[in-house]
Amino acid sequence: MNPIIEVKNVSKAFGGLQVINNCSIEVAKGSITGMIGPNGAGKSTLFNIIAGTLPEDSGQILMDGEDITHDTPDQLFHKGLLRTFQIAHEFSHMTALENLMMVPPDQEGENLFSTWLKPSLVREQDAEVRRKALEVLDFINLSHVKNELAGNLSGGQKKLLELGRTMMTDARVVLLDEVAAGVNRTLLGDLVSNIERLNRELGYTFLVIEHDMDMIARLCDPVIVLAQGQVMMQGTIEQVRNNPEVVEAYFGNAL
Ligand SMILES: Nc1ncnc2c1ncn2[C@@H]1O[C@H](COP(=O)(O)OP(=O)(O)OP(=O)(O)O)[C@@H](O)[C@H]1O
Repeated sequence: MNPIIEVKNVSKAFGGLQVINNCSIEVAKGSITGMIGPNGAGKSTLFNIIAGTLPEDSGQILMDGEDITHDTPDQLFHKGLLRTFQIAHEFSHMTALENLMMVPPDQEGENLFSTWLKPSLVREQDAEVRRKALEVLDFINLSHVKNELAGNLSGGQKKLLELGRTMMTDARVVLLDEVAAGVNRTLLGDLVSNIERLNRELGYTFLVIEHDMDMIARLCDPVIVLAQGQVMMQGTIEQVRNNPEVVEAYFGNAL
Protein backbone atom coordinates (compact mmCIF):
# COMPACT_ATOMS: atom_id res chain seq x y z
CA MET A 1 0.00 0.00 0.00
CA ASN A 2 1.09 3.51 -0.77
CA PRO A 3 0.04 5.64 2.19
CA ILE A 4 -0.69 9.33 1.72
CA ILE A 5 -1.33 9.81 5.45
CA GLU A 6 0.52 7.95 8.18
CA VAL A 7 -0.39 8.45 11.82
CA LYS A 8 2.41 7.00 13.92
CA ASN A 9 2.08 6.22 17.60
CA VAL A 10 -0.04 9.26 18.36
CA SER A 11 -1.27 9.83 21.90
CA LYS A 12 -3.46 12.52 23.40
CA ALA A 13 -4.89 12.95 26.87
CA PHE A 14 -7.36 15.50 28.19
CA GLY A 15 -6.58 15.88 31.86
CA GLY A 16 -6.39 12.35 33.16
CA LEU A 17 -8.38 10.89 30.25
CA GLN A 18 -6.23 9.08 27.68
CA VAL A 19 -8.32 9.67 24.55
CA ILE A 20 -5.83 8.58 21.88
CA ASN A 21 -3.55 5.82 22.98
CA ASN A 22 -0.42 5.16 20.92
CA CYS A 23 -2.57 4.99 17.80
CA SER A 24 -1.21 4.26 14.32
CA ILE A 25 -3.20 4.30 11.10
CA GLU A 26 -2.38 4.51 7.42
CA VAL A 27 -4.62 5.97 4.73
CA ALA A 28 -3.84 4.61 1.29
CA LYS A 29 -3.47 7.13 -1.53
CA GLY A 30 -6.64 7.13 -3.62
CA SER A 31 -8.73 5.33 -1.01
CA ILE A 32 -11.97 6.29 0.68
CA THR A 33 -11.12 5.12 4.16
CA GLY A 34 -13.85 5.02 6.77
CA MET A 35 -13.42 5.49 10.49
CA ILE A 36 -16.07 4.20 12.83
CA GLY A 37 -16.29 3.49 16.51
CA PRO A 38 -18.48 4.06 19.50
CA ASN A 39 -19.13 7.50 20.98
CA GLY A 40 -16.05 8.77 22.72
CA ALA A 41 -13.68 6.42 20.86
CA GLY A 42 -11.51 9.39 19.89
CA LYS A 43 -12.44 9.76 16.21
CA SER A 44 -12.94 13.53 16.24
CA THR A 45 -9.88 14.02 18.40
CA LEU A 46 -7.75 12.09 15.92
CA PHE A 47 -9.25 14.11 13.05
CA ASN A 48 -8.44 17.36 14.84
CA ILE A 49 -4.87 16.22 15.35
CA ILE A 50 -4.45 15.25 11.67
CA ALA A 51 -6.08 18.52 10.54
CA GLY A 52 -3.66 20.55 12.67
CA THR A 53 -6.30 22.03 14.95
CA LEU A 54 -5.28 20.10 18.05
CA PRO A 55 -1.71 19.35 19.19
CA GLU A 56 -0.90 15.72 20.00
CA ASP A 57 1.04 14.82 23.15
CA SER A 58 3.35 12.50 21.24
CA GLY A 59 3.68 10.72 17.93
CA GLN A 60 4.05 11.79 14.34
CA ILE A 61 1.92 12.45 11.26
CA LEU A 62 3.29 12.11 7.75
CA MET A 63 1.75 13.17 4.46
CA ASP A 64 3.38 11.57 1.44
CA GLY A 65 6.33 10.76 3.68
CA GLU A 66 6.75 14.38 4.80
CA ASP A 67 6.45 15.21 8.48
CA ILE A 68 3.35 17.41 8.93
CA THR A 69 3.00 16.87 12.68
CA HIS A 70 3.43 20.53 13.56
CA ASP A 71 1.87 22.12 10.46
CA THR A 72 -0.92 24.65 10.98
CA PRO A 73 -4.28 24.15 9.24
CA ASP A 74 -3.26 26.90 6.83
CA GLN A 75 -0.03 25.13 5.89
CA LEU A 76 -1.95 21.88 5.47
CA PHE A 77 -4.49 23.66 3.27
CA HIS A 78 -1.69 24.72 0.94
CA LYS A 79 -0.42 21.13 0.86
CA GLY A 80 -3.89 19.94 -0.14
CA LEU A 81 -5.06 18.46 3.15
CA LEU A 82 -8.50 19.86 3.94
CA ARG A 83 -11.26 19.27 6.34
CA THR A 84 -14.85 20.13 5.55
CA PHE A 85 -16.44 22.47 8.02
CA GLN A 86 -19.99 23.54 8.37
CA ILE A 87 -20.64 26.73 6.47
CA ALA A 88 -19.71 29.34 9.06
CA HIS A 89 -22.32 31.84 10.14
CA GLU A 90 -20.76 34.76 8.28
CA PHE A 91 -20.80 32.80 5.04
CA SER A 92 -24.49 32.03 5.34
CA HIS A 93 -25.20 35.59 4.19
CA MET A 94 -23.33 35.01 0.95
CA THR A 95 -24.66 33.18 -2.05
CA ALA A 96 -23.60 29.66 -2.93
CA LEU A 97 -21.50 31.05 -5.78
CA GLU A 98 -19.84 33.65 -3.54
CA ASN A 99 -19.08 30.97 -0.96
CA LEU A 100 -17.08 29.08 -3.54
CA MET A 101 -15.42 32.19 -4.91
CA MET A 102 -14.17 32.99 -1.39
CA VAL A 103 -12.10 29.83 -1.16
CA PRO A 104 -8.94 30.18 -3.23
CA PRO A 105 -6.06 31.45 -1.14
CA ASP A 106 -3.89 34.37 -2.22
CA GLN A 107 -6.52 35.94 -4.41
CA GLU A 108 -4.99 39.01 -5.98
CA GLY A 109 -8.32 40.82 -5.79
CA GLU A 110 -8.17 40.84 -2.02
CA ASN A 111 -5.02 42.84 -1.98
CA LEU A 112 -5.76 46.53 -2.43
CA PHE A 113 -2.24 47.28 -3.57
CA SER A 114 -2.36 44.71 -6.35
CA THR A 115 -5.85 45.86 -7.35
CA TRP A 116 -4.46 49.30 -7.89
CA LEU A 117 -1.30 48.12 -9.62
CA LYS A 118 -2.64 45.34 -11.79
CA PRO A 119 -6.35 45.81 -12.37
CA SER A 120 -6.45 43.73 -15.52
CA LEU A 121 -4.69 40.82 -13.84
CA VAL A 122 -7.20 40.99 -10.97
CA ARG A 123 -10.11 41.03 -13.40
CA GLU A 124 -8.69 38.01 -15.20
CA GLN A 125 -8.23 36.13 -11.94
CA ASP A 126 -11.73 37.01 -10.75
CA ALA A 127 -13.13 35.73 -14.02
CA GLU A 128 -11.09 32.54 -13.68
CA VAL A 129 -12.26 31.94 -10.09
CA ARG A 130 -15.86 32.60 -11.12
CA ARG A 131 -15.57 30.17 -14.03
CA LYS A 132 -14.18 27.50 -11.73
CA ALA A 133 -16.89 28.14 -9.11
CA LEU A 134 -19.59 27.74 -11.76
CA GLU A 135 -17.96 24.50 -12.91
CA VAL A 136 -17.91 23.21 -9.34
CA LEU A 137 -21.59 24.13 -8.87
CA ASP A 138 -22.37 22.22 -12.02
CA PHE A 139 -20.32 19.21 -10.81
CA ILE A 140 -22.17 19.07 -7.49
CA ASN A 141 -25.56 19.74 -9.09
CA LEU A 142 -26.15 23.04 -7.34
CA SER A 143 -26.18 25.38 -10.35
CA HIS A 144 -29.88 26.02 -9.82
CA VAL A 145 -29.21 27.58 -6.40
CA LYS A 146 -26.05 29.49 -7.26
CA ASN A 147 -27.60 32.86 -6.32
CA GLU A 148 -29.35 31.56 -3.21
CA LEU A 149 -27.93 32.61 0.16
CA ALA A 150 -26.02 29.70 1.69
CA GLY A 151 -28.04 30.10 4.88
CA ASN A 152 -31.23 29.31 2.94
CA LEU A 153 -29.94 26.03 1.48
CA SER A 154 -31.17 22.72 2.87
CA GLY A 155 -28.91 20.69 5.15
CA GLY A 156 -27.91 18.39 2.31
CA GLN A 157 -27.25 21.25 -0.11
CA LYS A 158 -24.99 22.87 2.50
CA LYS A 159 -23.01 19.64 2.74
CA LEU A 160 -22.66 19.54 -1.03
CA LEU A 161 -21.47 23.14 -0.95
CA GLU A 162 -18.90 22.25 1.72
CA LEU A 163 -17.67 19.49 -0.53
CA GLY A 164 -17.61 21.96 -3.41
CA ARG A 165 -15.39 24.27 -1.42
CA THR A 166 -12.71 21.58 -1.33
CA MET A 167 -12.82 21.52 -5.14
CA MET A 168 -11.87 25.18 -5.39
CA THR A 169 -8.33 24.30 -4.33
CA ASP A 170 -6.16 21.44 -5.40
CA ALA A 171 -7.23 19.15 -2.59
CA ARG A 172 -5.45 15.82 -2.26
CA VAL A 173 -6.77 14.54 1.04
CA VAL A 174 -10.17 15.49 2.42
CA LEU A 175 -11.28 14.71 5.95
CA LEU A 176 -15.06 14.34 6.14
CA ASP A 177 -16.62 14.50 9.57
CA GLU A 178 -20.18 13.14 9.75
CA VAL A 179 -21.34 14.62 6.47
CA ALA A 180 -24.44 12.43 6.39
CA ALA A 181 -25.91 13.84 9.61
CA GLY A 182 -29.18 15.64 8.93
CA VAL A 183 -29.10 15.02 5.17
CA ASN A 184 -32.18 13.56 3.48
CA ARG A 185 -31.83 10.30 1.58
CA THR A 186 -32.02 11.82 -1.91
CA LEU A 187 -29.31 14.37 -1.25
CA LEU A 188 -27.29 11.73 0.58
CA GLY A 189 -27.21 9.82 -2.70
CA ASP A 190 -25.91 12.96 -4.43
CA LEU A 191 -23.31 13.43 -1.73
CA VAL A 192 -22.10 9.83 -1.99
CA SER A 193 -21.88 9.94 -5.77
CA ASN A 194 -20.00 13.25 -5.66
CA ILE A 195 -17.50 11.85 -3.19
CA GLU A 196 -17.05 8.83 -5.46
CA ARG A 197 -16.55 11.05 -8.49
CA LEU A 198 -14.02 13.25 -6.72
CA ASN A 199 -12.19 10.10 -5.73
CA ARG A 200 -12.32 8.49 -9.16
CA GLU A 201 -12.03 11.47 -11.46
CA LEU A 202 -9.84 13.85 -9.46
CA GLY A 203 -7.90 11.35 -7.38
CA TYR A 204 -9.00 12.68 -4.00
CA THR A 205 -8.23 10.53 -0.98
CA PHE A 206 -10.93 10.65 1.70
CA LEU A 207 -10.86 9.84 5.39
CA VAL A 208 -14.45 9.67 6.56
CA ILE A 209 -15.85 9.63 10.10
CA GLU A 210 -19.42 8.50 9.89
CA HIS A 211 -22.14 7.07 12.08
CA ASP A 212 -24.32 6.30 9.06
CA MET A 213 -23.48 2.66 8.32
CA ASP A 214 -25.22 2.71 4.93
CA MET A 215 -22.94 5.48 3.83
CA ILE A 216 -19.86 3.69 5.18
CA ALA A 217 -20.92 0.48 3.44
CA ARG A 218 -21.50 2.24 0.12
CA LEU A 219 -18.35 4.31 0.15
CA CYS A 220 -15.55 3.06 2.29
CA ASP A 221 -12.85 0.49 1.84
CA PRO A 222 -11.13 -0.08 4.15
CA VAL A 223 -12.94 0.69 7.35
CA ILE A 224 -10.95 1.37 10.52
CA VAL A 225 -12.65 0.61 13.81
CA LEU A 226 -11.42 2.84 16.59
CA ALA A 227 -12.12 1.97 20.21
CA GLN A 228 -10.69 3.62 23.28
CA GLY A 229 -8.21 5.57 21.22
CA GLN A 230 -6.74 2.56 19.45
CA VAL A 231 -7.37 0.67 16.25
CA MET A 232 -9.48 -2.33 17.12
CA MET A 233 -9.53 -3.70 13.59
CA GLN A 234 -9.28 -2.67 9.97
CA GLY A 235 -10.89 -4.38 7.02
CA THR A 236 -13.73 -4.29 4.55
CA ILE A 237 -17.18 -3.38 5.88
CA GLU A 238 -18.08 -7.06 5.56
CA GLN A 239 -15.11 -8.11 7.69
CA VAL A 240 -16.07 -5.46 10.24
CA ARG A 241 -19.69 -6.58 10.25
CA ASN A 242 -18.66 -10.19 10.65
CA ASN A 243 -16.28 -9.57 13.49
CA PRO A 244 -18.19 -10.75 16.57
CA GLU A 245 -15.93 -8.81 18.90
CA VAL A 246 -16.68 -5.53 17.12
CA VAL A 247 -20.38 -6.22 16.85
CA GLU A 248 -20.87 -7.41 20.37
CA ALA A 249 -18.66 -5.03 22.21
CA TYR A 250 -19.44 -1.86 20.35
CA PHE A 251 -22.34 -1.89 17.99
CA GLY A 252 -25.02 -4.21 19.21
CA ASN A 253 -27.34 -4.59 16.25
CA ALA A 254 -26.32 -1.41 14.49
CA LEU A 255 -24.19 -3.10 11.82
N1 LIG B 1 -11.39 19.44 24.40
C1 LIG B 1 -11.66 18.40 25.19
N2 LIG B 1 -11.46 18.45 26.51
C2 LIG B 1 -11.73 17.41 27.32
N3 LIG B 1 -12.18 16.22 26.87
C3 LIG B 1 -12.40 16.09 25.56
C4 LIG B 1 -12.16 17.17 24.65
N4 LIG B 1 -12.45 16.74 23.38
C5 LIG B 1 -12.87 15.47 23.53
N5 LIG B 1 -12.84 15.08 24.82
C6 LIG B 1 -13.19 13.74 25.33
O1 LIG B 1 -12.44 12.80 24.60
C7 LIG B 1 -13.19 11.62 24.36
C8 LIG B 1 -13.18 11.33 22.86
O2 LIG B 1 -13.96 12.31 22.18
P1 LIG B 1 -14.10 12.35 20.60
O3 LIG B 1 -15.01 13.48 20.31
O4 LIG B 1 -12.77 12.34 19.97
O5 LIG B 1 -14.82 10.96 20.33
P2 LIG B 1 -15.60 10.49 19.04
O6 LIG B 1 -15.13 9.11 18.76
O7 LIG B 1 -15.46 11.48 17.96
O8 LIG B 1 -17.08 10.44 19.59
P3 LIG B 1 -18.47 10.78 18.84
O9 LIG B 1 -18.73 9.61 17.95
O10 LIG B 1 -19.43 10.83 19.97
O11 LIG B 1 -18.32 12.07 18.11
C9 LIG B 1 -14.56 11.86 24.94
O12 LIG B 1 -14.62 11.26 26.21
C10 LIG B 1 -14.64 13.36 25.06
O13 LIG B 1 -15.47 13.74 26.14
